[in-house]
Amino acid sequence: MARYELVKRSVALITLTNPPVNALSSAVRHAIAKSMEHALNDPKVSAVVICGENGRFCGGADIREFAGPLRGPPLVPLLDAIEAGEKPVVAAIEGVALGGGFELALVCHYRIAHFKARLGLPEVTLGILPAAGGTQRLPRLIGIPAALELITTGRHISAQEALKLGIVDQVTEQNACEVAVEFALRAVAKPLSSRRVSMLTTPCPPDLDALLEAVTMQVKKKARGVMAPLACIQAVRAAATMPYSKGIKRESELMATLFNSGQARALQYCFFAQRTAGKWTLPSGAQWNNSKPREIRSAAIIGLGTMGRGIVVSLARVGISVIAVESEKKLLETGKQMVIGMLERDAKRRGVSASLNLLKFTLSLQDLKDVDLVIEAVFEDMALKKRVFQELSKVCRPATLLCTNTSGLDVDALAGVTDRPHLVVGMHFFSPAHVMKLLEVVCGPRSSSETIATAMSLGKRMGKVSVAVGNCPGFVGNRMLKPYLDQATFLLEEGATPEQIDKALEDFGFAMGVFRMSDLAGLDVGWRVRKESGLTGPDVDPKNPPRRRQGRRYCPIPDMVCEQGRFGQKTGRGWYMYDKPGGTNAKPDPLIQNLLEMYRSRYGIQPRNISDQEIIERCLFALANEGFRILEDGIAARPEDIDVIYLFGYGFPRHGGGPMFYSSMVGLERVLERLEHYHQAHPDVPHLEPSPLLKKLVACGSPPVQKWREHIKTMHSHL
Ligand SMILES: CCCCCCCCCCCCC[C@H](O)CC(=O)SCCNC(=O)CCNC(=O)[C@H](O)C(C)(C)COP(=O)(O)OP(=O)(O)OC[C@H]1O[C@@H](n2cnc3c(N)ncnc32)[C@H](O)[C@@H]1OP(=O)(O)O
Repeated sequence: MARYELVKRSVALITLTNPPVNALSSAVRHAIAKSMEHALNDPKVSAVVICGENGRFCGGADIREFAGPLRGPPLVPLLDAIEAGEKPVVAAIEGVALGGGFELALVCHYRIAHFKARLGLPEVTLGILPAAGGTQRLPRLIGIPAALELITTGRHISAQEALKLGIVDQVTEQNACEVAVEFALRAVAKPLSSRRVSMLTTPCPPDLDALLEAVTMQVKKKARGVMAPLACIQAVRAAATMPYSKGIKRESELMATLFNSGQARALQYCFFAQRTAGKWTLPSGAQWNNSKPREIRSAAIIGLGTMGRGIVVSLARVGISVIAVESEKKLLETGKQMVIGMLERDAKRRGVSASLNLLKFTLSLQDLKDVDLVIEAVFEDMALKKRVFQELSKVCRPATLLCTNTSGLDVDALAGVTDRPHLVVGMHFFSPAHVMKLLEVVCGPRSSSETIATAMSLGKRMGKVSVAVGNCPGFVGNRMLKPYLDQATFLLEEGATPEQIDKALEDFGFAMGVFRMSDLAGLDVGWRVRKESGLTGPDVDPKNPPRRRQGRRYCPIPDMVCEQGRFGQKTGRGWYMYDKPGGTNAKPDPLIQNLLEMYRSRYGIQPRNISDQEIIERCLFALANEGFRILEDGIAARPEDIDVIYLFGYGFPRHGGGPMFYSSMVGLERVLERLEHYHQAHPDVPHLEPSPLLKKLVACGSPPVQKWREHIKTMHSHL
């Protein structure tokens, strides 16, 4: 777990050896303690260098250990002892120095960083704080404002920025370990007291209270209801106002309030869920580590609407040649100008040159004959998409992969019109596609494992969090959205307002409430889907009871809103009113209030006071209930996949973990009981009827999320 060597006759080289990131597990801490003791006691040793194997200094504490009882030498006394030692210790930082890894570097008397290294204290993103002295040493080293920013955001910085801030002493393009050894030899005769960061006085700005107050406001606004950044601010205040010995106690008290919190558990779950999601697996046995993706050098995008443009940008900025196709000259020209503008802005922001030479714009599908992969992003209309796929089948070389960006249509029906159903897969991007991190890779029953592996790997290359899902209407994300949206509109009928429902969801932590989100996405999209599925429009049988369709409760209010030409932000009116078409400042609209009142009086509905608790329970438990059905149906392989989709695609708060983790945190028994309660009150809403899997899990004693898979194994999979 740590290798000890004597180099250059007098330098003890301690190499952390815990792949893949040299996390500070109990065994590593133990090995460091032993090695340091040896080095400090060996008269041959005049200096020490600490580095990490495989070009990675250290990724911090072993997060997996947080779930169990704490064992092994505690980090704080171990680090304090390194700093207090009488021989100079130099950190040789290659790769990463994060969290506890950065804190380890801070107790070394000198820090040498490789020019590609990244440093940071990302604990806040895991719902905790840097509790191995990080909140006390960093402010002493670089001052309160810079330390506050790094600790409350968890941002990683480059070696160059670390040098500017005074965190590292030297940045090198050579082997950092070798440079550190030479550095250590030169440091032998120098006094160490000024190099012990905990002994420094924190440079304190005169307006400390105002600064802390401003950062607190900022954090509260940005991360509503999230505890860790606020605790970080308090810990940094201690660094400014207390000696190290007291500050470190305060840091530890604050850590204790966070360590076992639901938020910390949720955020740490998210860290691992995100990594689990990439490890797709099919019932056939094909999976991420035994299926080789194809290399994609060239791609084509069909359709230069909002989605198509975002996809072109996502591909071009990772070096893939893209041919963009439109059906009309005017649309092509508009799309081209937009794409170029987007790429130029993106390149400027990243300080690179825009890869415009990779782009080609055309009106002819014939130009696609040699590309490796096509992504169709035309209008959401099955007949149109089928025509495109038939055409692609004729035009593209037999090995070209054909992908669809449909947000819910049958991928297998599209595969069926091609000459290569095994090379067809869904790549469901989220709007705006060059910004949103989520990609649902929709596996049809005939998609080959190589096709899926290629789509997943292309997603990763574009910087997306890719999740493999099965083929059913709406896939995972949009299928779950239906019961969630239904509950929101039923609550409107019963007496709530859009702003009340949105506030409850935003207070819960959603980036946007359901009505604000719908206004942003465009209300006409759902209206068209409802018309196509016979739920609304002139073809609906007038004998139908108005609030019942297809044998279940139906709320026609969204249709009434659309009938008034209110399609959301783009028309300046939707569930809210906006200053202008395209405006983003949502204000409650008295016309919607009137519409709701008239509607309720027309149907004799007595509005009632609805609590935030009811809003959250009905919306979120209906959402999760559909998630359980999705697991039963084998549309998602694991609850983690569903959660990742909701975290990255639908603004579910990370500190809630995602709908499935949230249910387990609330308690499956409680979720079951509340769903039963609401279903009894609304028997005509099948989405509120608890799913068999939920009942089964409760009957099995509500196992943790990571174990649910064991209870789903025998069920049929669509993946
Ligand atoms: C009342 C009770 C009171 C209790 C008080 C308790 C006090 C406890 C004392 C605590 C002392 C605090 C110490 C410290 O302040 C806390 C920390 O250090 S928390 C950890 C901070 N570090 C991070 O957040 C870094 C996380 N990792 C990353 O960001 C990335 O992994 C990376 C390092 C940038 C590398 O990225 P990639 O190359 O892309 O690789 P992956 O991300 O895919 O990771 C590969 C593999 O490694 C696993 N892994 C990564 N980091 C860790 C880690 N820190 N611990 C455990 N495992 C880690 C990752 O999951 C992958 O594994 P796989 O999924 O492939 O199995």
